[in-house]
Amino acid sequence: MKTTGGTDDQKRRAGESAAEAVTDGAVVGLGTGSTAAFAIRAIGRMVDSGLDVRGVPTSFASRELAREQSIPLVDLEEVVGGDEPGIDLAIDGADQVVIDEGGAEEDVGAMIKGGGAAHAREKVVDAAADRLLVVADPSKEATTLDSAVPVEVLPDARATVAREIRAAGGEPTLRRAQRKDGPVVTDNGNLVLDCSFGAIDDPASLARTIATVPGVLEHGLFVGLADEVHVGTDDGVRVIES
Ligand SMILES: O=C[C@H](O)[C@H](O)[C@H](O)COP(=O)(O)O
Repeated sequence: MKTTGGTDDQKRRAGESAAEAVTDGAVVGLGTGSTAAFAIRAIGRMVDSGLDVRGVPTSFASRELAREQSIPLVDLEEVVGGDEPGIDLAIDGADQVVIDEGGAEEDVGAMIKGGGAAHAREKVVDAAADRLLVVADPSKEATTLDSAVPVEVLPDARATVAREIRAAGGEPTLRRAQRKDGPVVTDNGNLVLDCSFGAIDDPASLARTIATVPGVLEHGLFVGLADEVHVGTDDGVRVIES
C-alpha cells in the first residue's frame, strides 16, 4: 500500500525544509517513514551544532534513528500535562495528502498515513503537537484521497472489524509481512487491515465511522491535524498551509 514514487532528493528537501521550523528549546514530535527520516537527520545535525531540542518519537524506527543522531528523547508523559511544555511541533510523513486547490478547501491537509503501520502512535503525537508539519514528495499529492486506509485492530477483533468495514463500503485486506510468513504486527502488538473505500469524498465522516468500530485501535485517516504541507520537488519546496 505504500507509495514510493518520490525521489530521495525530493524527500530530503521536504524534510530539511520542515526541520528549519525547529527552534531552540523546542519539544519536537519525530515522525516515521523515509521522508520524516530526512527531517530527523537534519535535526540531528542541528543538535550537533548546539541546538537544544527534545524529541518525542512516533515509532520504534524513529526512536532508533533519533538515538543514532544523538537527539535527546523524552516520553510523552514527561512533556504533556500539568505545567509541562507540551509538544511545540511535530514533523511527519504521509502516504497521500490532499493539497490540490481544486479539491474541497476544508479537506486540504487531510491525509492517509500508516504505510509503515506507525499511524496509531503518530496520531497521538501529531494531535498533541501545537503545530504539525507534513513532509511529502509530489507522488503523495491528491485532490481526493483514494488509497487504502490502514486500520490497526486488536488481533481478536480482526473478523468483526472486517465485517464492519465491509458494511461501511470498504474492502479490508490483512497486511502481510514481506520477509516473514504471517501478518504485519505493529509496535503495539496488533494487526493491520488495509481498507479500500475507493474515492473518499468525506474523509472526516469516514474517520468517525471507522473510529467507532469496537476493536479498532486507530486508523490512518488524519483529518484537520496538518498545519503545513512541505512538498519537496526536483528544484525546491512548496509549502501549503492548511
Ligand atoms: O506508518 C508510517 C507513516 O505513516 C509514514 O509517515 C508514511 O507511511 C509515509 O512514509 P514515507 O515518507 O516513507 O512515504
